[in-house]
Amino acid sequence: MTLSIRPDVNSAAQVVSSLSTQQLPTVTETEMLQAVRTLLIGLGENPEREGLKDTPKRVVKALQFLTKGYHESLDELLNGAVFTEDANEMVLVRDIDIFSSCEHHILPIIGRAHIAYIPDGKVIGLSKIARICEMYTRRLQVQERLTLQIADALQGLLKPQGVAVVIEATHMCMVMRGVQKPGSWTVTSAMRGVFAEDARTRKEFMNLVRHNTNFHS
Ligand SMILES: Nc1nc2c(ncn2[C@@H]2O[C@H](COP(=O)(O)OP(=O)(O)OP(=O)(O)O)[C@@H](O)[C@H]2O)c(=O)[nH]1
Ligand SMILES: [Zn+2]
Repeated sequence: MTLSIRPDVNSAAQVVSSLSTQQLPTVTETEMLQAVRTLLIGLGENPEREGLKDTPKRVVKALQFLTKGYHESLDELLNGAVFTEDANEMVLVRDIDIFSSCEHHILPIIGRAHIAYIPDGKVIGLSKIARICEMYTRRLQVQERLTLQIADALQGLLKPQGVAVVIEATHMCMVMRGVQKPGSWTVTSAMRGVFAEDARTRKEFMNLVRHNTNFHS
């Protein structure tokens, strides 16, 4: 598809942002490689030198891996692992390592997620909680949206009594560049059902996840 310049927009970026995801042009692997090559030249590098010759290929492959969540679906990753169970106490999977990429700079967001739910007749395979987390982290994200998406996915799949998600993460765009604050951690939470309504349940969850936020602890 060729992008046509319309009178109401004045940049290619605006043209693209005015299209829905379905309408976006298809980009070939060769075009992606070329884009990285152009970037290298723009940065003052020689893409032909030995160390950089395969870099466009490596960068494209790495970025495809880091955004593979776009091609995954809840249905597939779940593989039917939702079970009927007469359980109604909190299930918490804490300290799930997360590696996402911020959508503003495509730089890493590194941290941990703590995910809890209180079942209402249905439980989910524990590994699937981490897999849901993985699917949404492997996309270009803002931490707030990532947190909400995980909570909403679990809420939708299990219709539990409640879901709680806390993510604590450090953003490389705030560490390696920009404001350069290596010690900063961003904490986001999403509470659904009883976790939103009942302060005692929320407190119990928070007590269970409270720990030293040092990533290397
Ligand atoms: N709310 C939110 N902001 C984020 C996240 N990741 C990165 N950001 C912020 O996105 C903002 C983008 O701001 P801009 O001023 O457009 O970009 P910038 O000039 O690179 O900003 P600086 O990082 O301040 O240098 C920055 O404040 C980032 O810290 C995130 O997960 N959530
Ligand atoms: Zn960023």
